[in-house]
Amino acid sequence: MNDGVTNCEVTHDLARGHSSATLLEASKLGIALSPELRSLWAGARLCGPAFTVQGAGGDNLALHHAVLQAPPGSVLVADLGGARFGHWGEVLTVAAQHRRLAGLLIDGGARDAAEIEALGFPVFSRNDSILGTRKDFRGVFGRPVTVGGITVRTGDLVVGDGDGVVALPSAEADRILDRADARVAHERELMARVREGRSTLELYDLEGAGR
Ligand SMILES: O=C([O-])CC(=O)C(=O)O
Ligand SMILES: [Mg+2]
Repeated sequence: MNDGVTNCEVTHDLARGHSSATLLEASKLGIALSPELRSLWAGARLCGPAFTVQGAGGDNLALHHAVLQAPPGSVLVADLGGARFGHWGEVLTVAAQHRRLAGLLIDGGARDAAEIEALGFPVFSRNDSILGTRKDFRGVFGRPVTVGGITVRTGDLVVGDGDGVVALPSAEADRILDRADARVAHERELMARVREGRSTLELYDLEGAGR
């Protein structure tokens, strides 16, 4: 029985639990997707290696195929041209969970937000829409796609949370994660000083900054 398989079973966070904002700052790269790509439901965390999908706006046959093509643990990263249609819903979510996929990032619309939240499956989309789709274009998989203005390749590490979404190039991921570890440790120190009454201007050496 695979019933009840959800993302909650994922115990190993490939991004070491770091937030999208920490990873962006640590990277010093242009890896932030457009802020218009948001979680379909509050509190979702998306984390995993990308499996890229080129679809066509208003047509979701590519996503039905992608669920079967993507390796377990991967995040579907789909370019649907930003189209405002319900390209993804509850049924595809159940199919993706059965295949143990980690989530969906779609430059386009999705629907069934309440049902997908109840299933605990992270979906980050440009918009939502109840409009149904054609089923004509079978899609192209594993080629670079553009989502939220950023090029994402299969294997890039995608992380999404309440602040936004970043895509770490696979060759840079370890370096960024190490820098994120150091950044979090440094900020813990800073916040301890702030709680003692020190100012952020002093701690960031900003007292002489600006005009
Ligand atoms: O129309 C579709 O193929 C998508 C959909 O509604 C679902 O996944 O529930
Ligand atoms: Mg449906």
